[in-house]
Amino acid sequence: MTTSLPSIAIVGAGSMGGAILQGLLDPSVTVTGGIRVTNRTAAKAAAVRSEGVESFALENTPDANARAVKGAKVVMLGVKPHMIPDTLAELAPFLEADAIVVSVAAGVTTARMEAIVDNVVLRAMPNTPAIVGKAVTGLSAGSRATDEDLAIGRAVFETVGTVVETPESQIDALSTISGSGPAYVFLILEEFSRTAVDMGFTPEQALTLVAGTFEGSLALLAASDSSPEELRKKVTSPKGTTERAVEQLQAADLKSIFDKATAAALVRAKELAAG
Ligand SMILES: NC(=O)C1=CN([C@@H]2O[C@H](COP(=O)(O)OP(=O)(O)OC[C@H]3O[C@@H](n4cnc5c(N)ncnc54)[C@H](OP(=O)(O)O)[C@@H]3O)[C@@H](O)[C@H]2O)C=CC1
Ligand SMILES: O=C(O)[C@@H]1CCC=N1
Repeated sequence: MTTSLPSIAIVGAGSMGGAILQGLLDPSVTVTGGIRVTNRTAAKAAAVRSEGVESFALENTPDANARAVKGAKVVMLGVKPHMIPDTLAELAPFLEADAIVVSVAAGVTTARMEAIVDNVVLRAMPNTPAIVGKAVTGLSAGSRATDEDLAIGRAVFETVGTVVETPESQIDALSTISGSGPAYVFLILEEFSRTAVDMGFTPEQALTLVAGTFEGSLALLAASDSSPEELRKKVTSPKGTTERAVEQLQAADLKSIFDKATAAALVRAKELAAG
């Protein structure tokens, strides 16, 4: 499948903005009018410069952000949440009237951004598997966005994976699941691997066992019509070994641990929204 996108500027092409940039550079994607990206430091700008990407650093091009957004139909904000209001205010005089502003920042609401610019604003919450084209991205429309604007936003994020459209009232919640989620997964991999090492496996063997088990289980889930619960039960032979292990895991009340973790992330999103 090929994707055609209009000109794009990424203001703040760090971990997340840089991952989306990788998606835009896929041979199946054509960006008419070019891609311009900015960062603060020259080192970061150099790291994301490639054929078809004009990459500016504020360090040596003070008007980099203004130059990047001129002529851009999509302006993605990839800076830290606390920087969004000032960055947007700085960009406001240079944005094209029909530019769609898409923020990936945690917490910062479209209402807050719409108070700074007259443009259409969208909010997106991708995750780092974008780097390998396997992101899950939440996407929400601001009050001025049409279905066509949302479709453009969707097309941008589909270059790096799957898009889930959601009302903005749900996007902070989505962030606590899939935005932060890769960190939870890696933490589980870390701790489970430490257990394998304590049982005598080398760190390399431990990671092969643990990561391979995750990968295989997810592939099995994708290939089957069964739910995670049904697949778990197929591993858990009555009176067998797994049953004993799962009893221990259930005693730790994993659900309540995930409830607490996501609730804490949600509180932080509200703090970021308040500025
Ligand atoms: N990391 C993640 O998993 C996710 C992050 N997000 C959101 O993405 C945003 C960025 O996070 P992340 O990518 O992790 O952070 P990074 O620090 O990796 O990226 C931020 C980038 O912004 C650049 N920058 C700083 N100031 C300016 C400026 N004034 N103009 C242009 N560029 C600037 C930085 O450049 P330099 O390094 O040269 O200073 C840096 O490359 C956040 O708002 C976060 O909420 C959303 C989903 C997931
Ligand atoms: O931790 C953060 O604030 C960002 C948003 C979701 C993932 N990383």
